[in-house]
Amino acid sequence: MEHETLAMEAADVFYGAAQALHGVSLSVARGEVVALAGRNGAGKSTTLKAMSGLLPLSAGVLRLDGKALSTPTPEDMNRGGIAYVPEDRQIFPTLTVEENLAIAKVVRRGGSTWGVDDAFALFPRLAERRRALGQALSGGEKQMLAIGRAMICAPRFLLLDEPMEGLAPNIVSGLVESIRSIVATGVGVILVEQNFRVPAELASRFVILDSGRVGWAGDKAALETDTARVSSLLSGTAAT
Ligand SMILES: Nc1ncnc2c1ncn2[C@@H]1O[C@H](COP(=O)(O)OP(=O)(O)OP(=O)(O)O)[C@@H](O)[C@H]1O
Repeated sequence: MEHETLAMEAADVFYGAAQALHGVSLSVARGEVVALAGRNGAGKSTTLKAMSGLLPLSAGVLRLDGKALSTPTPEDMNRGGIAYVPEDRQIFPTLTVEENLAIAKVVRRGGSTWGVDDAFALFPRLAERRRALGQALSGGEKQMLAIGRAMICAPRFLLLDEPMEGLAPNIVSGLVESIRSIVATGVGVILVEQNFRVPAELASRFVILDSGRVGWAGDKAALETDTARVSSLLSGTAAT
């Protein structure tokens, strides 16, 4: 699975005339967790949206398993095994937990055997809440539902935008364990958070965006030795 990768190379991304990403490169292999951090507005969400086909690249290229994709759509990326869990989680408020999960079966990749019960096995709390409406869920339950729903699409790569944001510490540790078990099945994860506090438990590679550019990148050993540079790039984020 090592040759199975999702990569963005030297990407420029614009919103109208405003350039949000300047030559950003980022890649993830199956079974690997890459943490992406940076201050508010650094370009983290833009990077995930570009990697899931939701925003076009003005320059640079997306590659799946080494192969360049020209103007990929979100549907192409879904078919290629990329699942994106946005920061707002996009839970349908007036559908039940079970219905929110069942909807994902519509866009499930061919050959996937993942179903609603697998999402319940990954997150037993969701099984207890199966008849609750989306709008009645706690923040942690919504995040479990968003990840469980993404897993039904049988992703090879899971892009998570600030999944731990606003969650209580005991919920965060439960999510860390769930993400660990997802990764153990061979899924590659890009984990966006404002800092590396929680991602350090999961990731083996770390990237910091600074005003739309890669400001720093390194492995765990580099993260531990390059503390001054890392904390200056992350200063101003919550609880660095
Ligand atoms: N829809 C949009 N239209 C115009 N500019 C945008 C839009 N979305 C983001 N931007 C701008 O692009 C830049 C990168 O934003 P992005 O949301 O990717 O940052 P981020 O690192 O995810 O921040 P946060 O931690 O606040 O989620 C910012 O300058 C932001 O103002």
